[in-house]
Amino acid sequence: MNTRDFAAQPLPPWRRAVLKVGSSLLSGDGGLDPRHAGALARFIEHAHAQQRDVVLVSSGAVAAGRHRVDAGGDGLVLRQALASLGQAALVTFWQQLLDRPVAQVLLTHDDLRNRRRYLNARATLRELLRLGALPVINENDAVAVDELKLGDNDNLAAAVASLVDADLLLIATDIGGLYSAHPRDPSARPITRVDAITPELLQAASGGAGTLGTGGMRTKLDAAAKAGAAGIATALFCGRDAEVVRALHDDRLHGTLVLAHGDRLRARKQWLRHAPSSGRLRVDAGAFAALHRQGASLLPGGVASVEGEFRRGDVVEIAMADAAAFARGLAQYGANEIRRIARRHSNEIEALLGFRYGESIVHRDDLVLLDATAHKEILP
Ligand SMILES: Nc1ncnc2c1ncn2[C@@H]1O[C@H](COP(=O)(O)OP(=O)(O)O)[C@@H](O)[C@H]1O
Ligand SMILES: N[C@@H](CCC(=O)OP(=O)(O)O)C(=O)O
Repeated sequence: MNTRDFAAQPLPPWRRAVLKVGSSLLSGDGGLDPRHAGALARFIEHAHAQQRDVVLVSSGAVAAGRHRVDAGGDGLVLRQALASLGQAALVTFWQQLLDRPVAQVLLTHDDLRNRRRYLNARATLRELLRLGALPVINENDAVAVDELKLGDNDNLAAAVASLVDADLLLIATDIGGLYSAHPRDPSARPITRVDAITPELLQAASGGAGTLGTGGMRTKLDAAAKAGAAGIATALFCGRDAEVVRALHDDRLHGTLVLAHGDRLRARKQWLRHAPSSGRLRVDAGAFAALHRQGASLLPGGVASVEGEFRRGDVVEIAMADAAAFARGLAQYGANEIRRIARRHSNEIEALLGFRYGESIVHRDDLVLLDATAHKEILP
């Protein structure tokens, strides 16, 4: 099989991507090997130079750990110990290839399922990007077993892509892309574009991983399906071929493009529109106008009162006094916290609460307007 089996096609337009790099690309005979990672690091730097954000999901901790101790076998606890032994080396490895500061973030499935931790992880990642750092994410293998575990970094990368509002998921692996059958089967043909992930495709991808990888193509397709449902396209390509990686600088993909279902923002806003709400924020006319006219975030100063009991991360309705809701969004603070900071300036939050998650009560990325026209008459 040859990576040039996959004819070039344009990548969809993107501003923020999650790049997932599999173990197979990073490990060599003597531990972590920069042979392929160097080209990927240059791609990341090129993206930064174009004002694009990249979040890296890197496997390789277990492979790196294996070279530090003399341990055979593959039990779960051993893998957890090896991941712990290798994780620091993995982050150092990326730091040596990149100019900008790298930041380690270890996540489990449980962190992403728990509303508050999900929001905290999202805020940290946003802040790291704002600071110009490169987040390097891996599963927190030392604590993640069974139901806590995402299981493979392909799925972790898809979850992170939603978490950071990426518009593209890039999966670098050791093969040119998706084939119509396991690549050892001589009838296997390259598939350059996937519009829908069918049972036949999943079957074709179920033939198992390479020697170092965890999930094979199957978990990459599962991840692409998850990303696609959140409106994020996935590109699978061979990270061993420097020319293939170089082509990405010009937004050309030699590999498999899995299309998204609909638009990322629309998918998210659609969810916000229909998710059950736990309370209501009554806002003043100034906040109403800011949300409508400028697409602003809702700040504490514009909140007049709070109805119901809800926690940070819950969906709330936003309404003017005595009127129906005109917007919905994710609350950055719990109901009781908002009661204490309502009508106050954002820079007083810390003094009033003793902590601060950010200046907004509802961030504009987490906000959907319901029907702008119905409220024209109450604009100030
Ligand atoms: N239909 C298929 N098309 C391409 N690769 C496949 C397919 N089915 C199974 N594979 C296997 O999946 C491997 C890539 O997955 P994996 O080894 O888990 O890599 P990584 O470490 O990058 O996650 C390929 O090397 C190949 O052996
Ligand atoms: N967390 C593990 C990686 C697990 C994993 O999914 O590996 P891979 O299939 O190579 O992406 C590690 O760092 O070794």
